[in-house]
Amino acid sequence: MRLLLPTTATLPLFDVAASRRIEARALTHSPDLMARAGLAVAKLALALRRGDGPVWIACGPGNNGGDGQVAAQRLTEAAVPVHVGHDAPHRPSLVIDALLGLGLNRAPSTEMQLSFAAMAACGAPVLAVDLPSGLLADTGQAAGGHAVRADHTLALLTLKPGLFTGEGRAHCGRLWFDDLGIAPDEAPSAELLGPTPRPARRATSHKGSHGQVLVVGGAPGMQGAARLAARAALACGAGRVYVDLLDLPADELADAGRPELMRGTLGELPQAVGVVGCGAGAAIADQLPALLQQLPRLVLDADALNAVATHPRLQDLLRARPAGTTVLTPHPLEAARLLGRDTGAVQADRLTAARDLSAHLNGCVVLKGSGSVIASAGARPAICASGGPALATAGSGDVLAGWLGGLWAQQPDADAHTIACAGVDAHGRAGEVDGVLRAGDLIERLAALR
Ligand SMILES: NC(=O)C1=CN([C@@H]2O[C@H](COP(=O)(O)OP(=O)(O)OC[C@H]3O[C@@H](n4cnc5c(N)ncnc54)[C@H](OP(=O)(O)O)[C@@H]3O)[C@@H](O)[C@H]2O)[C@@H](O)CC1
Ligand SMILES: Nc1ncnc2c1ncn2[C@@H]1O[C@H](COP(=O)(O)OP(=O)(O)O)[C@@H](O)[C@H]1O
Repeated sequence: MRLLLPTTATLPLFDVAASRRIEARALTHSPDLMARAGLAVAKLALALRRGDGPVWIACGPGNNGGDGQVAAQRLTEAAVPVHVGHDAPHRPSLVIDALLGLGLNRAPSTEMQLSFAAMAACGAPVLAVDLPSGLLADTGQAAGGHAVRADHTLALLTLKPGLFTGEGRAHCGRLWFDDLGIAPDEAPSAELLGPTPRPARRATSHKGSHGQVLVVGGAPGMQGAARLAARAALACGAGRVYVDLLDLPADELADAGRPELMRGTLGELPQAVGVVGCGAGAAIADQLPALLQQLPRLVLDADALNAVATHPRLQDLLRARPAGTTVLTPHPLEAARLLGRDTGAVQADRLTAARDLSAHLNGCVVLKGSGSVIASAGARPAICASGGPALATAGSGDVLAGWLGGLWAQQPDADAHTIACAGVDAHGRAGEVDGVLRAGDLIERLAALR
């Protein structure tokens, strides 16, 4: 058993169907899985318990409840007072939520909801077995809007995607994992991103070795967005970063606060990585056809995505680009516009939405938000568990787009999916602070990452 996050390696994720297959095969040679699961729960409970009061174990009707029952036996053997039932005892030292796990198949019953409320009200820390009850393992949504908010979750046998995306992070608390001694014997459904080292810089390299980025965006009044993206590309290590700000007078600096940044245009920079759309407004629609047809590598964000959503010709041009040459970075509302769905439908199943959008537009899609999902045709989808609410502030998405452009400039042979996975994880790690992180400070933290 181990504490999972922050993860130092990329880890396999298995959806409900895959977890069930792995479990069924494992049971043929290891019939004591539930004994192992219950023991792991009891061990963690001993470590997490606060005070001498009873451990309240709420057990459901299936095997999740079975894990809870085994944990109750083990704790009793260790002379720990235990209360098994759906109602809270007096002053519990810990709650073990073993009501519903993988078998959740409908909104929690009223009786279950009452137990959820009692857990929240009893004042003791809550340890969820495998999944917080009510959380859907494949999507990270609370079924019917009701799920336990745990302080700790001990995932068993496999890690499920819903622990890391959608509402998952908000419901799981600190994540622990015990594989019960079973090595998964099939390909993962998705992966949890681990860190990727920054591109190496040879001792003999010069600025021409590290590529060019062209940031196109920044309509009047929104130029800060494009400048943040450009600053991020520069901080990432791109050799030269140019800015094409919409409607900026010819004699004005690209960015008075960052004299390293230069003015440039598509005509002058046909090999640059394009970072297009940050603060661009509707005017970007006129520039997009040339950008989509000419730039070999493109990151499309914000208003570029909104333009694509409203202009079918831009969608055709996007689809005509070679595979692996475009990254799209929509937040859920932008993804909803591109898919013709509402935001709720996108959030209800973020993995599916990202995959659908990737197939629809022939690009690598980064569906942003808690547990960003990265999806590309032919690649296993990835989920980013790093990052947090400090990133929920204007400009952090612009920084991501610029950082992706900067990474790609330095690694011209990498495909869109590889760049997106590396950049999204780094962005999240840099964003793990208490409170709020201003976008400018996020750039400095990214630059300081190894
Ligand atoms: N087998 C093993 O060795 C191992 C098992 N493991 C453990 O088993 C767990 C999976 O067990 P599981 O498949 O029995 O499903 P589980 O989550 O207990 O729920 C099913 C029950 O809940 C009910 N129910 C469903 N939704 C409901 C609702 N909304 N409100 C109310 N009731 C609802 C459903 O009722 P039904 O649909 O049948 O009417 C059924 O009775 C897994 O998460 C892990 O903890 C692992 O430790 C590995 C080793
Ligand atoms: N609660 C959160 N947890 C993890 N990442 C978050 C959270 N809130 C925002 N982010 C990240 O911050 C960035 C916000 O991007 P976006 O919504 O486009 O902002 P903006 O357009 O203002 O720059 C995305 O990368 C998103 O994944």
